[in-house]
Amino acid sequence: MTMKPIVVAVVFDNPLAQSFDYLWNIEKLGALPEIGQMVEAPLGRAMGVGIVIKVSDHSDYEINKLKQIERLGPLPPLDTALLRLMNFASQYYIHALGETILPSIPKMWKKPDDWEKIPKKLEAARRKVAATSRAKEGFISKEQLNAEQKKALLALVGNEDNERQFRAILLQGQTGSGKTAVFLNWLADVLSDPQAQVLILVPEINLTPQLERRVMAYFPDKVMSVLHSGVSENKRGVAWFDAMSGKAQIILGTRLAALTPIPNLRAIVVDEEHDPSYKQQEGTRYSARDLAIWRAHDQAIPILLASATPSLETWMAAQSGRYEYIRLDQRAQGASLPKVNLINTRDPQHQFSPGDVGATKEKNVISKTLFKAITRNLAAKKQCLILINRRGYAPVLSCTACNWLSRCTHCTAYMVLHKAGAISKRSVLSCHHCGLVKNIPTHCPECGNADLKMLGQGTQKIEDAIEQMWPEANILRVDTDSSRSSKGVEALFQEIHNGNVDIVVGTQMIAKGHDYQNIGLVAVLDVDGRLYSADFRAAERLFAQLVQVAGRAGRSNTDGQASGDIYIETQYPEAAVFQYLLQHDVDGFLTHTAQERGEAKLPPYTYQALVHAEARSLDKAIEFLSALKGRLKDQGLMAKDLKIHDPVPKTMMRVAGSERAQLVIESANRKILQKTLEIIDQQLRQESTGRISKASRIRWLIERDPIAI
Ligand SMILES: Nc1ncnc2c1ncn2[C@@H]1O[C@H](COP(=O)(O)OP(=O)(O)OP(=O)(O)O)[C@@H](O)[C@H]1O
Ligand SMILES: [Zn+2]
Repeated sequence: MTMKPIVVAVVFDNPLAQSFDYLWNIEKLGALPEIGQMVEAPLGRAMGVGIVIKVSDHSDYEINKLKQIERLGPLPPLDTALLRLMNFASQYYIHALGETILPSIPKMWKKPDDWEKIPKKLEAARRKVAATSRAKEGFISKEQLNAEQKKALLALVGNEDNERQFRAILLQGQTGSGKTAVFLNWLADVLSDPQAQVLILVPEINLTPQLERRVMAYFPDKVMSVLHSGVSENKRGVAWFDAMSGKAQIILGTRLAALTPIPNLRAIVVDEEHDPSYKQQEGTRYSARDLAIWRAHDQAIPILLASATPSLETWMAAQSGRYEYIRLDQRAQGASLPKVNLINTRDPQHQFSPGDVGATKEKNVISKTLFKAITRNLAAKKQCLILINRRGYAPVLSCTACNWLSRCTHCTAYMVLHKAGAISKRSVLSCHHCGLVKNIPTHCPECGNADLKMLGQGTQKIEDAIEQMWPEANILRVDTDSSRSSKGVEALFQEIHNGNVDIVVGTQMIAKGHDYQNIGLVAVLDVDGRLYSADFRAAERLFAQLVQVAGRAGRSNTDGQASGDIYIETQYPEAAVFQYLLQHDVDGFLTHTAQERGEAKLPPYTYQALVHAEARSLDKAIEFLSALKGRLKDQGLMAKDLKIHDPVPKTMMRVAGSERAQLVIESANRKILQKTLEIIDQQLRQESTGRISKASRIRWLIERDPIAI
């Protein structure tokens, strides 16, 4: 009797929808195959690292022509719950299974040449970890929680009935209301089971060190895995392995951590759940928050979504009772919310006149009203935070004679002027989209005129102006440029916390999550561009950001003083965003936004997807999408529940030399949308190599639930 062959199906990190069959030789490999096992196998002319997704005794191909699995990876198999999540992500986001799973595994595990060295690496990493200190930073015990927090905790903590059930809970709390203290106490309860593991997601790398320290203060004896792109490859490899092997009880990270294998997962927290950084913008374009919710549902565990400004989707789910709803309406340290001041920049009373105290030669960099407010705040020994969402000195250089503008030759964007010391030792023009850097021309490249003018303002220019206005003040600029050139962004934040800085000028990096204790004034400059943007989510985002940044002011109430101010310079103080902000009325703003979306039939009242097309020329990309739309129409797919818009150029039409268009597909019915996307994917794949069409060389991609249209 001949033995039946063992055939395994393996997926690799490539856009091919199908898997590959291999023979499994038990003698050679020394083990039985398991689903989720990492293997090395011949792929084309080279070797590839893949994951076994199926084990059987037959193949659709000729068995004796199948190649053999070469080697086993030094990892236990990925657990079945994780594989279910990967399968879901791959289907929902229309991305091949292999290119969904493999990028989520740290590189350290995907280099077969190094597989033998792995045990040594793990050992070395263990020796290092022991040395970290564990301060009691920000520990608030159950007993120290205020009444409102205690009530929230009580509502969160599971009972015998719902402990092993899916629960989605929105914790909506004012900035500084002590949400973190509530959810860490909740997790302490979950983690009293020494087997249990919990996952905490944060939107930004910058916020992890602070939360990391706070988590450590709560759980000094537990192993924590920190996973984000700022952690070195080897460290991340070890942390990921600790999560997978159940050793780490706390897994803390940014969106990529949502795909970590966590066999004993018992609870998930998504902090600042509204944050757009949870959406992955390349590869499998998943939303880490949405995947986390799916995962909680699949594993029958609770998930807590925390925010001061919940996303409309989450807020509506809580309003309708689909999610549990817990609120914190007071600030934890007794302070009230900062006062909102709108400065109408069209009103001359706010502007400097020549000869005014504080007037600089650069007119109107900031208004006179703001100048006075900052002066008062400095005199009161409080710190100021100035938010301007643009790094560099000036967003564009122009010629006063012929109107030449510093356009990037590869992108639909202007090259930004950076003064010396920002991204280079010299002053340069730089494109923030493709990275092109050029010398600053001394004469206009078009007409030769020597009188070139800088238009607009960025962080560097504000920093300059502030230095002139308050020569005695310590000023710190925080943006991606300054965080790269100094000791890293953590050191910059530490300077602020230590009180060594009087005025901070920064981009949105400074706006979020940080628990500063001595900010008396927050100023927001140049927001108007974001009020009337083509993106229907722009107002929602701006509102969330303003609430967040306002929330950095007046957090502690040690001196019994009023709790800080936020000043916003705008030409449109009457805009809804500002009017609701004036009242700190998050629910009012969301109600208003929900109504607008409902009327316009936009998400969350409908579901959207995009087909992206990228080509050498825009015409070709549009043509490709038009043909696709035509075909769908001919096939009778444009049912009454499905809307396929006409293809349009993207807002950023040209990036790094390619031109880009998109097709928006919409339906109020998720299933119909999903079905349609699957059909599109199948059809496009038939005529493509990977995701590049054979005939026209168009690169295409399907994106589900886009967050920018
Ligand atoms: N019960 C409490 N008593 C005293 N201080 C508290 C209490 N709870 C929280 N705090 C402190 O109040 C500050 C704000 O708390 P926390 O950071 O948890 O708020 P948050 O709601 O997460 O804030 P944000 O959304 O603004 O980031 C922290 O410094 C925290 O240590
Ligand atoms: Zn460019």
